[in-house]
Amino acid sequence: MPQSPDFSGSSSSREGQAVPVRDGDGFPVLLPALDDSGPGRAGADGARVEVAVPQVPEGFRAGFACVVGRPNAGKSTLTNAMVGTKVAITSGKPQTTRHNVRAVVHRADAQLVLVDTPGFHRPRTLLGRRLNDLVRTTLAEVDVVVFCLPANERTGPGDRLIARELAGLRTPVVAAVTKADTVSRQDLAARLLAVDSLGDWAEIVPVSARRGEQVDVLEEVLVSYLPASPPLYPSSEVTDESETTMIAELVREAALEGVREELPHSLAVVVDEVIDPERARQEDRDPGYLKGAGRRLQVRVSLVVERDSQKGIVIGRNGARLKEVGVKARKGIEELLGRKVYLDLHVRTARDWQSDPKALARLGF
Ligand SMILES: Nc1nc2c(ncn2[C@@H]2O[C@H](COP(=O)(O)OP(=O)(O)OP(=O)(O)O)[C@@H](O)[C@H]2O)c(=O)[nH]1
Repeated sequence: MPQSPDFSGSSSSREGQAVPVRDGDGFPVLLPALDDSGPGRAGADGARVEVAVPQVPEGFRAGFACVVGRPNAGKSTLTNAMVGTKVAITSGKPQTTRHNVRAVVHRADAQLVLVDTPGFHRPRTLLGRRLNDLVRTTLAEVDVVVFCLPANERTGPGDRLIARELAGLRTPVVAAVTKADTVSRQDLAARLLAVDSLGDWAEIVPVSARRGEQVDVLEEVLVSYLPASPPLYPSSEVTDESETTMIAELVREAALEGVREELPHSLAVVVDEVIDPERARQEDRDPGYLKGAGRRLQVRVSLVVERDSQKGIVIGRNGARLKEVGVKARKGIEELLGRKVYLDLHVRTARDWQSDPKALARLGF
């Protein structure tokens, strides 16, 4: 990989690469939390919606990566730069069975799922030790780890603590020397050597997320450590955040009409994805999966209630209420976006989501 022929000096061997936790079929255990194929699933027209299996290009890779590094190391900026406009997840963050998914990088040949982890800390309490155990578990389960070290700062105790932890992993670790734009070439070379001596990295890639330099190279390196696998998430697009919020509000309003008393605060609405089939076709991507949507914008929305009994209220007899909600909300959304929309509503239960911090985070609260 020609990311930094002058300086990298590290091996790109994949030996010792950890085998991530997979299910019986060898795929990462994955639970798209906002998918429900139960009785609450209906298209806006009340019809059951079939999911078409997308064609997977040969050689496609998909898997998980985790970005670590001490505070201020440039993790968020780097994540955002990699994801760029390719981010597919806004409010309705899906979840693997174990980890919070922060973002998904969609490429024609791969899908890189970036998962969140709390940072390592010097453990002072039992909680601190348990948190560190949690981080270790996450790092052992992903396919590749990205360790961010800023180019403009010396290696500090925080970096050494993380490096020691990473040394015990079988997962390949790619060291990203971040903020490369802040130093001269000479200083960058010195910093790369220092980082090289800090541990046994699979590769070292200098990168400037701010200038977008070498971000594609880093991405390429990370993808090379992912296993052959079909995509883990449908490719999709995001509308602008405020539009997504307005779509959710329109659906929520329609869903609460007439049943406000019964469902005062127990209804959360999440826009899972918005797919423009025309644009997807132009960009040679999977043009969505909703049969019957034609050229319409596909908007997939989850209505989340706290108890199964509330599901019935939202769906109504034979899905009649949900159909009304769909028709009404769709009209509003079409007005808002100025185009025809295929609205796909799902109703699901997230027990006591109001008092579960994780559920709240997933629902964007
Ligand atoms: N010049 C320059 N600055 C950068 C670059 N990447 C990040 N920064 C800056 O470095 C600071 C920290 O970046 P973050 O991405 O927030 O770092 P982080 O590791 O996510 O920080 P925590 O959330 O504290 O863990 C911010 O002020 C960024 O603007 C870069 O490539 N070049």
